[in-house]
Amino acid sequence: MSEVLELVDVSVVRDGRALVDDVSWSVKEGQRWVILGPNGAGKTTLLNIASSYLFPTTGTATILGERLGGVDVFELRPRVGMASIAMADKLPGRQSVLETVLTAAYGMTARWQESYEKVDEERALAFLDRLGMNDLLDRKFGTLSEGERKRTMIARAMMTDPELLLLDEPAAGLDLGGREDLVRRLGRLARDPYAPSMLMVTHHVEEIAPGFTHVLMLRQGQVLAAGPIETELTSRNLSLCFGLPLVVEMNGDRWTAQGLPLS
Ligand SMILES: Nc1ncnc2c1ncn2[C@@H]1O[C@H](COP(=O)(O)OP(=O)(O)OP(=O)(O)O)[C@@H](O)[C@H]1O
Repeated sequence: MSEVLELVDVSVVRDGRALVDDVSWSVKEGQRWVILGPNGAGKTTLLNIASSYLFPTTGTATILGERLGGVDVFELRPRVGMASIAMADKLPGRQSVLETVLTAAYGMTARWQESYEKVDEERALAFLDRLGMNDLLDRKFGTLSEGERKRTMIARAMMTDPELLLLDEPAAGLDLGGREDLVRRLGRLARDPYAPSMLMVTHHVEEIAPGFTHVLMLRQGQVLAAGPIETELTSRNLSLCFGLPLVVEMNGDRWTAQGLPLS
């Protein structure tokens, strides 16, 4: 199995503070990682490195075999799909859902030509169908609900046929039905052997879809635990990570966590 991401002694320092502190982490092809940690732990900063939008202050980051600093990032970026709120905010709200997904095939955020290749349109339609967006193809992106926006962003991230898919809090802001719908769709993607390797930042273990294989836990920019989900996602690790006593359990093929009552 080859590595899709390899960080060695990576730190990101801003204003004299390490946002990511001496992180070494290796993600192999086919793995699906969940990144957990409290607010400000450095999760998004790590995803920004994995997407080649941020360079480490020290240490080395190798993405899909290419070392950051020694590669043209404009060649690397189409190989990495990223779905995040920051990315969604860059997209024009007046564009249709179909155009929003289609433009990704051309490395654009906005429509710039009148006709697209038929094959690209078919791909966009197929991804939107997989994410349950069939009835909203002509809707303006800016008028979508939070859940619909998230599903459109995932379809968009898939358009370049990425080898690595990054999801930053895909279920944040969704209601219970929306979350469960997304978790089912992510579960289908995670279990698809042809789907790209995946890294997903989340705040809640309930949002981990079946099929995710590994977990990285961060605290204050440092790695607290990293490895197979079944051995590392323990009450002890989660309690250390969030700084209060927590009990994590598996219920069927889903995870739940709760704090112990105050004595
Ligand atoms: N450009 C910057 N300059 C200074 N500090 C920054 C910068 N970007 C992020 N930070 C700080 O770095 C820390 C890590 O931020 P990051 O967004 O990676 O955390 P996170 O784990 O994703 O948090 P959250 O769960 O709240 O989204 C935070 O304390 C944040 O305020």
